[in-house]
Amino acid sequence: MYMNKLRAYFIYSKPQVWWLLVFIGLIGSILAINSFKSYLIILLLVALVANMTGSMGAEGLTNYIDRDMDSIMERTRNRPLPSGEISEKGAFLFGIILSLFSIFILLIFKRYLAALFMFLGLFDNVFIYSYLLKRRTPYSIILGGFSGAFPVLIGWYTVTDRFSWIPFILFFLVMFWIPVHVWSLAYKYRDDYYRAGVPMLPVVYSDRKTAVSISLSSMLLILFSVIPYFLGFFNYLYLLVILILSVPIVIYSVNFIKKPTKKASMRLFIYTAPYLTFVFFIVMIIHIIEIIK
Ligand code: HEM
Ligand SMILES: CC(C)=CCC/C(C)=C/CC/C(C)=C/COP(=O)(O)OP(=O)(O)O
Repeated sequence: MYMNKLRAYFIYSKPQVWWLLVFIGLIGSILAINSFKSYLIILLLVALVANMTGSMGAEGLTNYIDRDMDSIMERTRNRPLPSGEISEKGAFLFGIILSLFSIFILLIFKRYLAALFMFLGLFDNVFIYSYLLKRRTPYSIILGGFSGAFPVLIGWYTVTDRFSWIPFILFFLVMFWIPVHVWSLAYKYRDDYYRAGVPMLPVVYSDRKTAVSISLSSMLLILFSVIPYFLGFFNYLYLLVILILSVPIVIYSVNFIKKPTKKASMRLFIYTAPYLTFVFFIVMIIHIIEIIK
C-alpha cells in the first residue's frame, strides 16, 4: 500500500519529463567545472538534487493547478491526481514541499544566485505559465518557457560564481527549442486542448498557420543552435553535430508544412527531446576534451 502511494507520487512528478530538465542542469554544472576538486563534485550533486526536486515540485504544483483540465483531456485524465490515486491536498503538499526544498538546499550551501534562479524558474512555471497564461493565450509557452531553461543556469551557478556567456547561450537555446517541442505535440492533441478550454496555438490557428509557426520555430531553433559556433563559443565538432541533428528537424518540418497531420507533428515532437539531449551531450564532450587536453 505504502509503496503504491510512493509510486503514484513519483509518476505524478512526470519523470518522463523532468529527466531531461535534470540532464541539462547536470550539463550546466559540468561545463562550469574545469578541475576535479572534491568540493566541486559535492556542489554538482547539490545542483542535481536541487534541479530534480525543483522540477518535481514544479510539476507537482502545475499538475495541481491543471487538475480540472487534466481530468478532461484524454492525454492526462489517467494521471494520479485526476484518477484519484492521490488526494488534492497530498498533490499540493508534494509540490510545495519539493519546490521549497529545492530552494532551501541551495541556500544551505550558500548558492544564493542559483537559489534566485530556482525561485524565478518555479515562479515562471507555476504562476506565469500554468496559473496565469496557459488558459489565456497561445503564447503562454513563450513567457512560460523561461522556466524550462533555468535548470542550466542553476546547474552552472551552483558550482561556480564565475560569469560566462555559455550557460546563457544554452538557456536561450532551450527557449528556442520549446515552441517546436510544445506546438508539435499540441497539434496532435488540439481537440483535447479545445475541449479543456486551453488556447494552445494549434487550437486557435488554422493548420496552415500552425504549420508555418512550427516550421519557423524550427528554423529559428537551428539558426540559434549554430550561432554559438560563429560567435566562437563552440568548435567545428559542435557545428558538424548540430548540422547533422538539424536534418531531421528540417525534414519533419517540411513534411508537416506539405501535409499537416497528427502523424507528421508527432514525428517532429518525438525528435525534440533527443535533439536537445544530443546538443547538450556534444557540448559536454567538447568541454571534457578541452579540460583533458
Ligand atoms: C513551457 C514549456 C513546456 C511545455 C508546455 C511542455 C509540454 C510538454 C507536454 C505537454 C509533454 C507531453 C507530456 C505527456 O503527455 O506525458 C511534454 C513532454 C516532454 N517534455 Fe516538455 N514542455 C515544456 C518544456 C520542456 C523542457 C524545457 C524540457 C526539458 C528541457 C521538456 C522535456 C520534455 C520531455 C523529455 C518530454 C517527454 C518527451 C517524450 O515523451 O518523447 N519539456 N512536454
Ligand atoms: C527551475 C526549475 C527546476 C524549473 C523546472 C520547470 C519545469 C518543470 C519545466 C517543464 C515545463 C513543462 C514540461 C511543462 C509541462 O507543461 P504542461 O503542464 O502544459 O504539460 P501537461 O499538459 O502534460 O501537464
